[in-house]
Amino acid sequence: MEGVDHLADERNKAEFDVEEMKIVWAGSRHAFQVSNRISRLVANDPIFEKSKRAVMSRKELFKNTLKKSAHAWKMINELRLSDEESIRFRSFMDQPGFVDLHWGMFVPAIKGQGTEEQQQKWLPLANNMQIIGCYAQTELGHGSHVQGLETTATFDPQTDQFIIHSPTQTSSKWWPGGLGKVSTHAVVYARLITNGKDHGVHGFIVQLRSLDDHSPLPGITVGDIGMKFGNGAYNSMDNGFLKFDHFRIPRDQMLMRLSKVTREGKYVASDVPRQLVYGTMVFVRQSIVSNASNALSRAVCIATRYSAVRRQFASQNGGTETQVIDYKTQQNRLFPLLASAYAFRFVGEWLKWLYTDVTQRLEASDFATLPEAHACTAGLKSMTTSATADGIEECRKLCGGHGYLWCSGLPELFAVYVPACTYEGDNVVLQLQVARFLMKTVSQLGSGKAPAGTTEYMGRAQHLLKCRSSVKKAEDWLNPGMVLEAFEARALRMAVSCANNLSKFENQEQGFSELLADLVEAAIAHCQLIVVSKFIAKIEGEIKGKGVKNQLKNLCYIYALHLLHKHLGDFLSTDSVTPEQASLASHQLRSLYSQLRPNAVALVDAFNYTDHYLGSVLGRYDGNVYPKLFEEALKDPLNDSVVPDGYHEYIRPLIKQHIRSARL
Ligand SMILES: CCCCCCCC/C=C\CCC/C=C/C(=O)SCCNC(=O)CCNC(=O)[C@H](O)C(C)(C)COP(=O)(O)OP(=O)(O)OC[C@H]1O[C@@H](n2cnc3c(N)ncnc32)[C@H](O)[C@@H]1OP(=O)(O)O
Ligand SMILES: Cc1cc2nc3c(=O)[nH]c(=O)nc-3n(C[C@H](O)[C@H](O)[C@H](O)COP(=O)(O)OP(=O)(O)OC[C@H]3O[C@@H](n4cnc5c(N)ncnc54)[C@H](O)[C@@H]3O)c2cc1C
Repeated sequence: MEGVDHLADERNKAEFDVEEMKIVWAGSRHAFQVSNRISRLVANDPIFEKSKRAVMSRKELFKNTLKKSAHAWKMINELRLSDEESIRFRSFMDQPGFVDLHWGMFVPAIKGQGTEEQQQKWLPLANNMQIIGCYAQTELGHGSHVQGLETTATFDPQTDQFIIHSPTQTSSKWWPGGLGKVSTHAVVYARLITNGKDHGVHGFIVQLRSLDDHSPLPGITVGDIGMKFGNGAYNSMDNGFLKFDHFRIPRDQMLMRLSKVTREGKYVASDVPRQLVYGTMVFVRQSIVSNASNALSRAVCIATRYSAVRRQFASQNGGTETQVIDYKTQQNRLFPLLASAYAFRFVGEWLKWLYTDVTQRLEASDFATLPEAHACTAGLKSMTTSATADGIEECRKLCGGHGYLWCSGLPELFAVYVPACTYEGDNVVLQLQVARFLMKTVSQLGSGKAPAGTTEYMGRAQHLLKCRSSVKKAEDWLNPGMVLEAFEARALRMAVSCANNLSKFENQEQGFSELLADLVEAAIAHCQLIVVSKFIAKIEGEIKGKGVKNQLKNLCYIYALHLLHKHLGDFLSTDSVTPEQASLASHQLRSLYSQLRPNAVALVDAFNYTDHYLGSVLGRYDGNVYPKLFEEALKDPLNDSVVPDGYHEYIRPLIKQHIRSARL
């Protein structure tokens, strides 16, 4: 029934102030107000309609993305939206496109790696979209191994230019978003060669296309790399290929904040770590963690509302059928995902703080916290995107058959989201960076250098290596100190075990290769500890609103205890908990599920998503699922006619043949 709230009973059960929880979720009252206003602005504009994406051809979809991006830019200017509002606007538009890379990587690369003069020249052009840029790093032959890139930038002192060249097929740039059909410029990563010497990979601003007619400049071959996973989905993005044939750019288009090439061709390295050339990736990895909570919360919102609407099997007394959300199996799969969405939100907030802090330190030439910032951004990007991709797929299954329908919103969400496990660094490759950092930290224990930040717990190795958990009853698992100690002991013991095994190898690099799988597991344990500890820090802080803190506590312990359950092998094999304590944790988890159950729908309402942004018939705010499923089905182009195209060519002859042979 139109206008009826089918989820009203669920909403009435809530034991907390949903409006206050919306503010906690958004991060502040101001952030909530911005999100709330901008999401409705986008939702009410027919240009941003998105339900037909799956049935569009690639060309239609791409043109539709251009149209939406142009309209968004017009609105952003007409309404004089701030940077914060513009970012929200693009995010609620919810259609991947070249603008993501322009604002998300091209502009940050110039800001992070360009000199003052370079910023003054290029940023106004980029900020006004008089030029459109992308981030061209990955090549056909190398993505993860950045130092293996083959594109060259050779300085020619006679003309004061760099010659950008793709010497092999594998050196072609391959994957950059926005490159295929739109970008006029790119930040291109290439090996810098001066006086015959290779100085490694550096960034260069390169114009690719004419600003008059958009044709590629002479010496440049560029195009789209073709269809990607899923119909619609990420195919709105023009990921591209790019080949250079001795293409010349002026010397001042090398991004020279970190190192310079003089007019004479002398390479001058500054005293900052060369890894800062990877700074844009660190920035984006940090954003991807916040983004994980958006994607997971969307899926969880859909699965939770639908699980409250959906009924299967009569209860024993033959009354109304059971809401599937009341099955303990459904809760055991769904509620940890709901808790994870909140957990990733809070760790994302903290990571943003860490990133801002390290950026300020770098500006003051303090590089001490750079390795930790790299390890945290890499590890948390990896951990949260893997969990989110798996979580979206689990939400699809939680919605049964209807979850597989495009209009559930889940297939498209999954198809768009899953490459996050690969882009900005393959998730395994990134965890290995964390593992290196951990091995280094363990090797320095006892050297007098106390570990700080997220490895501070390793400084308490003497205690953590031999302590026994003091959990005696199920409620002890609601004690933050006991939960943290179990996670710290597990993470430290796994790292130390890897370090001990490594020390048995004469050649450390060979040992590292042999132990890769164990090292990744140790890195994941460390990252999970970070997320748990940041969630605990959140619930220990000031939180306003009736019942809000209580809900967050439940979510925090569900998050921690479900991880304990999922990785029980780690906890038991490191003696961080006993089998009896693990069983008490499961008992506590069941009790927490029961406490969460009446609040489940309100907890997803707190995400404050519009039906437009959710894009799901199953996750509609009003829960009016069944009539709307019919409406959507009838909109399918196959239902434009009762008898399908092709009937006369392919169906009728078969049937006629059958009738003829039956008569014989
Ligand atoms: C407004 C924002 C919007 C954002 C919205 C988010 C959604 C975005 C949606 C879509 C966007 C998709 C766009 C995708 C773009 C891309 O994919 S761009 C390409 C990304 N490519 C990668 O991530 C490549 C991965 N590889 C690497 O990062 C590295 O090369 C490496 C694997 C880390 C290499 O390691 P290796 O040790 O071999 O390399 P070296 O160069 O020799 O480094 C040695 C030491 O340096 C340390 N290190 C490495 N990286 C960093 C870093 N980034 N910062 C600091 N330090 C670093 C490394 O640990 C070594 O340290 P050690 O000597 O002490 O051991
Ligand atoms: C949708 C999408 C958008 C992208 N956008 C951009 C962009 O805008 N700009 C850009 O420059 N790039 C972009 N990329 C490229 C992306 O950054 C790379 O694909 C990514 O970094 C992974 O590198 P790769 O493809 O070389 O994977 P590979 O490194 O070839 O990985 C293949 C397999 O090998 C494993 N592996 C690799 N090295 C190791 C190791 N040392 N130890 C153990 N296992 C290893 C990996 O775990 C993986 O299982 C994009 C990619 C995608 C999918």
